[in-house]
Amino acid sequence: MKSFDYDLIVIGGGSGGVRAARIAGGYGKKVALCEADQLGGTCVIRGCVPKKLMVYAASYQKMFKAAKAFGWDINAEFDFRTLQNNKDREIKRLNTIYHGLIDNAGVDLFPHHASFIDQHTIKAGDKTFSGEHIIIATGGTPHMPDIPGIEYVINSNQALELKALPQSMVIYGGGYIAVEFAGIFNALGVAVKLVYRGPQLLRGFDDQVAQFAQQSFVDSGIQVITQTSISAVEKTAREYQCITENGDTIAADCVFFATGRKPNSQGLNLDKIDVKTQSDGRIQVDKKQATTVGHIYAVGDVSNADQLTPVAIKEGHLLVDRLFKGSHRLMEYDNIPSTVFSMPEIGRCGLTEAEACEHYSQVKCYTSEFRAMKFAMSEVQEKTLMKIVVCEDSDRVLGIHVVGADAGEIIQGFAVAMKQGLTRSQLQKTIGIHPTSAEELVTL
Ligand SMILES: Cc1cc2nc3c(=O)[nH]c(=O)nc-3n(C[C@H](O)[C@H](O)[C@H](O)COP(=O)(O)OP(=O)(O)OC[C@H]3O[C@@H](n4cnc5c(N)ncnc54)[C@H](O)[C@@H]3O)c2cc1C
Ligand SMILES: NC(=O)c1ccc[n+]([C@@H]2O[C@H](COP(=O)([O-])OP(=O)(O)OC[C@H]3O[C@@H](n4cnc5c(N)ncnc54)[C@H](O)[C@@H]3O)[C@@H](O)[C@H]2O)c1
Repeated sequence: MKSFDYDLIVIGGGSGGVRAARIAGGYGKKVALCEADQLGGTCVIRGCVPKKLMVYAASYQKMFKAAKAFGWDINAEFDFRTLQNNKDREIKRLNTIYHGLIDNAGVDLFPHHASFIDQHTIKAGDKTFSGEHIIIATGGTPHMPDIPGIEYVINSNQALELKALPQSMVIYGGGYIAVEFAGIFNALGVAVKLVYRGPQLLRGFDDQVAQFAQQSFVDSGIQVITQTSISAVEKTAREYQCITENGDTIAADCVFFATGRKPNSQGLNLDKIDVKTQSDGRIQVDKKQATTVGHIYAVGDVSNADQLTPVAIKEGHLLVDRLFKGSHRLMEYDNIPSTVFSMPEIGRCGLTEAEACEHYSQVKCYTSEFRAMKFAMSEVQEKTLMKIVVCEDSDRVLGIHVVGADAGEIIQGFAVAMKQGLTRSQLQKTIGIHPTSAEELVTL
């Protein structure tokens, strides 16, 4: 039998790659992990974690505003540098923890860009080594449209590393990153213009939810400009000017494009080893995460439509369990919950109303709009929306959607129930916790 230097080589030390490498190492396997940048990947270094720290920073603005009605007289000053310094320190701390996890699992770390020499051999820096199994977990990077002046535009990586807050910012895009950062910068005092090419932000979300959220963003002070495409960016002595398709200009001190992400499938020599990619660059995998070459696998954003950290982690973990522990469990993609950490947050699990109507004949929706008690006495006008999508025939809850404070925390618990086949009558049998916002979901 052919022998290899490693039982498993993992390319990419982000959410999926680190989980796969350290679990395989923990099973006593000989594992190599190649990481071109910093261990932790997008989520820890330039994604979920620094973003959420900024969301927390920004959320104080609303709380200070609401505090007045509760008797607090606060003269709050915000120092962006303190936030950025503390955030960077926290990311460094997490990066060190990731190194510890890898060391403790006995994984050999190669801190270099890796590429395939052949179907079993990897080159990382000046080292070449072979593996019986290889996992590609190289994630993705921001996609920037090829338009004149794109060199003046920042992406999410740079938005997280700003040294000072601009006075005004154009954010282009209508997805997760665009609305999250619009909320952050707006609350921190930047005049935000959120520009989107389509008619309605948050395409793919429930229509009612997306409309409600968009109105909330407008109410919070964000200028939302829809049906507008930016075709060029120009620099003047004082600012940047976004030129729209109609020839109008939208000016700001900073222009930030959040126009999606592209998979890191380039530069790996995949075409030379017969690993196939789709037209959008994503690596083609089957339900066992296998690529078109049986012993080479791909997990996470490089192969996935659901670009979420817990999805990458679960895919990596289940794959290693199948490879080295005799497990047969496959990744399940139904009822994956997610939350947009905009202001207010948007939590979702399951189907939108439109998706439900496509698949079921008897769909009924139960909704409630109210002002959370937290803000009731204050000048904060933010409203909450709760929506349940139900199949009338079976009584099954097909979707739950929440727009409002703590939507992510609320949806996580309901996602457990939805995974178990939650019905509306089970919701109705459940006693609420009063006074909370979440109790609305069991009284609708
Ligand atoms: C701004 C932002 C906010 C986000 N917020 C959330 C959130 O709140 N919740 C959530 O669930 N998801 C969020 N995401 C998405 C989440 O970060 C990704 O889904 C997740 O990180 C994907 O993990 P991964 O392992 O596939 O790839 P990554 O975490 O991207 O890791 C890939 C790693 O591979 C390395 N690499 C690439 N090519 C090579 C090579 N050839 N050789 C060696 N190393 C290589 C890269 O340097 C990187 O470290 C966010 C993303 C962004 C950009
Ligand atoms: N809270 C979270 O869980 C979270 C947060 C951030 C990102 N993410 C993940 O990362 C992924 C990437 O985030 P994103 O916001 O960059 O992508 P996205 O797909 O959510 O949104 C991209 C936006 O850019 C627009 N767009 C794409 N190409 C364009 C072009 N050429 N010109 C103009 N507009 C264009 C799209 O219409 C869309 O509105 C998300 O889909 C999500 O899976 C998750």
